[in-house]
Amino acid sequence: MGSIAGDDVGGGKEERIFVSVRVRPLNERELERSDVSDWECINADTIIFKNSLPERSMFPTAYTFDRVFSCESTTRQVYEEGAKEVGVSVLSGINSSIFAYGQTSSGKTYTMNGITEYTVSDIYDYIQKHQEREFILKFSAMEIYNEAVRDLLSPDSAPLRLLDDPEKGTIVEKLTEETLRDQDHFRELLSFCEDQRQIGETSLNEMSSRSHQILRLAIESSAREVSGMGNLSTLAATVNFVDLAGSERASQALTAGTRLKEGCHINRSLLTLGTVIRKLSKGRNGHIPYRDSKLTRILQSSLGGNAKTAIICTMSPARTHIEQSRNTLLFASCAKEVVNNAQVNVVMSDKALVKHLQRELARLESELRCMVPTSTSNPDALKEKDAQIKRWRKR
Ligand SMILES: Nc1ncnc2c1ncn2[C@@H]1O[C@H](COP(=O)(O)OP(=O)(O)OP(=O)(O)O)[C@@H](O)[C@H]1O
Repeated sequence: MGSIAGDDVGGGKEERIFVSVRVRPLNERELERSDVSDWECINADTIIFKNSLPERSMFPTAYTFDRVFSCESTTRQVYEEGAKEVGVSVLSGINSSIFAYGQTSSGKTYTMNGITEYTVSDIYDYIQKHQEREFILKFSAMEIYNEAVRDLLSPDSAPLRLLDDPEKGTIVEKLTEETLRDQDHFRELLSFCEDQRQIGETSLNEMSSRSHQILRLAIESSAREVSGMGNLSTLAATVNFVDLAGSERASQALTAGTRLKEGCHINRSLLTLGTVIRKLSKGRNGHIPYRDSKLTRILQSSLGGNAKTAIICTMSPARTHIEQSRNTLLFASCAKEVVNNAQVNVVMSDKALVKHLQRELARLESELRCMVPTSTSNPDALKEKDAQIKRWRKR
């Protein structure tokens, strides 16, 4: 997984966004109206439009991505082959993001719920097997609803401000960050977030999520035993699980009033995401309008920056959704051209440095003591050794 576009550049590795497409089965509603399934995954990486429609002859019939998943594929398979490598790279100090993109009711939440669970489970498995390292996991969650950022770990729905940090990039002010005790604690927090998330009813999906959701896990790890200068460092990285709101045009999923307002904002964020992806697909030259929406500001580093990124585009196979499916595939085609430059994020932890110096001091003290004769026959030598120890202590 992870098509390499070049070698190390500026300490990082140039790598394309890993793009996969997942087709869900026809749902009850589609079956009831005898909708036709138009798409077929002919192998592991190509999806074709299998029924010829004369009025559609100008559209491509075959699309190739890093991976395509038919309606028979399980979420476990989508995870293993389409997201795992990107997700667990956070353990090696590499920032990563996994997105689900697609029209409403195409399976974004269904897919992301599984992907999040499997990634976190693999992260905890890894931690279990690497007792020689100490891990600190911090969880935060936010949603972007009507272009306002809200903390999903807080019952307070006041919008949060975005700030620009010269080192960290865009940060969300006052976003709650919970230090995780274990995997059960993570599940508890997740269920709290689900309750907080805005849900509305549209004509396409009764439980449609009208907001973009970003779940974020920050992981820091350092060696428990500091045996040399080589392992003084702490690896620090973040993984984002991004469940986007439906990508359909406002007219299709919306009725009026509130829904319409939501739709305009949803489209503004997704429109900017589309523009950013389209511009980046042609190279990093020129102005990239990250600042035009909250979504692209918050996720800037995952779009052409210091991160590994996987995008799973979900779609319905039904003919009634052909327009949306084509739009999704067009988005996916642009996304696969985007190149990121992920780096291992190493920080020198003060704690590790102090620990190392203390050990070094203890070792030198004991070395010096061994050199001192047991009798006090030479008081001058003893004084000199004591002075040496004092000098070391002062360092
Ligand atoms: N691959 C799949 N296999 C079986 N059922 C699926 C699959 N994908 C989605 N579904 C079902 O389809 C319905 C809609 O899926 P989901 O809520 O994930 O869509 P969504 O893209 O997140 O929609 P929205 O943008 O409105 O939030 C759900 O009932 C879900 O269980």
